[in-house]
Amino acid sequence: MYAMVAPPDNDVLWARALHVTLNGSPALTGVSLGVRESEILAVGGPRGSGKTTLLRCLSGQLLPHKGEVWFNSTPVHTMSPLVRERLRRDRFGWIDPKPRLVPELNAWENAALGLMLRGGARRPARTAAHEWLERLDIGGCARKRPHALTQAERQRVAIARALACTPSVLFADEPTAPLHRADRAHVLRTLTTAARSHGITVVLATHDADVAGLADRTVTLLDGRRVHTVHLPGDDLALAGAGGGAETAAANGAAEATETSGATESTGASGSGAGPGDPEGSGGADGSDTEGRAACSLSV
Ligand SMILES: Nc1ncnc2c1ncn2[C@@H]1O[C@H](COP(=O)(O)OP(=O)(O)OP(=O)(O)O)[C@@H](O)[C@H]1O
Repeated sequence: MYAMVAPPDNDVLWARALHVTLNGSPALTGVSLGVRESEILAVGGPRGSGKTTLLRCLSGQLLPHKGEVWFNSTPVHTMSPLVRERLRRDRFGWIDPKPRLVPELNAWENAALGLMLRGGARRPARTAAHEWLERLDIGGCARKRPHALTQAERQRVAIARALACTPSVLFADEPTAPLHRADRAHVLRTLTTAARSHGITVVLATHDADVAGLADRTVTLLDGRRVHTVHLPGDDLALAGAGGGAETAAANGAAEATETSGATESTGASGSGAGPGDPEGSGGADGSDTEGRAACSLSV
């Protein structure tokens, strides 16, 4: 057992040694991670590797069985359910792989829902909803109900709803899954451009290398652990092998020095996970990062 140590100041989200078991099977086994303010972080990995579970833990939807999650230096894992709900409502946004809209409400009402749930007035919420629908190229659908929209249009409404709230952190779980390939790039560019211009931090689960290419950084999961990645042009994210050695890039600075814009990231608990005050060393928890620099030097 270790004492709680507050995370580094420049991390808006910080998780240490997350362990989650679902129906008796391990879904996350010692994942540590830091997400910086206004960063777009892609979480890659094959199906079933733990991406959704990690996003659910980071967003306070799911409490880890072991480990810590901090938002802006406040522990989320020890919050009461009510406080966590408020945090999710007021500061976080969420986009599912499949759009979940209220069937009785039209597109703009759905897009305005988050703002109104936060207590916003109807008129400004409607204006913001219309603006976001326009930006996502579905302004003409504003008065249609979900049943009259295509799946791609519904997903754009769900994205508009998430962005309209300008959350501190937007969690997007395979947000372009229901879209055609050509549509994906456009929607993602809109999403990432909007996030950058509004200073929204984005944590984006994906197994699509094109999607990851729009991010500032990618971390990759395999079987509930973080692994080294190599990014080859035209390839999906290639796994360069699970980390298994001792942590060497323990300090934040050391880990950050290995990263380049848009490149895949070194692994393990590094990121911001093993600050100087971390008695366990997040890498120790998941037995990871040994070759941050090597991993990055393999990136192109
Ligand atoms: N509700 C659940 N009950 C039992 N096991 C679950 C549940 N949800 C996820 N799992 C298991 O936990 C592991 C991680 O799943 P998770 O959905 O987080 O992975 P993922 O990387 O998001 O996959 P995908 O790309 O398919 O969404 C998998 O082995 C999965 O089968």
